[in-house]
Amino acid sequence: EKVEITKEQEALMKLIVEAYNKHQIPQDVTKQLLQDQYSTEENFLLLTEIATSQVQVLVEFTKNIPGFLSLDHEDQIALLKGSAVEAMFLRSAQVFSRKMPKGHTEVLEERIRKSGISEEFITPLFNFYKSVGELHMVLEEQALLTAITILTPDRPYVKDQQAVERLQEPMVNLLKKLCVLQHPQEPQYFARLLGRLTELRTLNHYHAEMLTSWRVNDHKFTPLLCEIWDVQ
Ligand SMILES: CC(C)c1onc(-c2c(Cl)cccc2Cl)c1COc1ccc(-c2ccc3[nH]c(C(=O)O)cc3c2)cc1
Repeated sequence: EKVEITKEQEALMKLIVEAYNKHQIPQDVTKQLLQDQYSTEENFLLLTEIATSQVQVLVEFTKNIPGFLSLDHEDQIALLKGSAVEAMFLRSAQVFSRKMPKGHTEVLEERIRKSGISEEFITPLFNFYKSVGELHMVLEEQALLTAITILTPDRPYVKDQQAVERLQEPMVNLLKKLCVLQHPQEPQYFARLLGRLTELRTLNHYHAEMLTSWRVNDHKFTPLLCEIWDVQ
């Protein structure tokens, strides 16, 4: 039967995309990617600055997700802490697939490869970027997938999981419809998108190891990253 986006789904879509577009990392931060120092130290410091800016952007985006601010406050924090790394993997992956400003993609790759991350994490990291790139997600799909990732009910320490499910479910239903409408020739496209969310979970594990290896080499993070990642 014909797939139809309802008026209220249209309104939800508009809110999520507006929030996603409104909250971008400031140009003066990402432009630093093009500066010429490429030492491991310089790369780590720059990525730390971008990640810190990305967390701030993420918090603002999350606050604009309909219903999020009416969740239990401790659950709001638990959702943000539990999804920050995955949301940043998604966002940085979109840089690689959406061909950001001229040259940013290449230098971002270069800086990530040479920032003190051990080889064993570089491979799964760039495999993920490649698999996201191959999906050629449209902006609406990227925004919805990020909101769905944030609204994952079974994050650690979430008390009222049902309340989170009630917010996530309409987003998942909307994304499913969008996929059918945007990729009619590919019925399994929606399943492939959700498959990325599973891959994201495994990257959480790798990231925890990355943080430990950076710390043993005495790499400093910003207070915001320490708080959201429970380090130092
Ligand atoms: C603290 C730092 C070193 C860090 O630790 N883990 C990661 C880390 C790593 Cl490598 C990989 C994945 C996730 C994390 Cl969370 C990082 C660096 O994290 C980010 C790197 C880049 C971006 C990002 C997001 C949007 C962007 N737009 C543009 C643009 O040019 O417009 C550039 C850009 C960069 C976000 C997080």
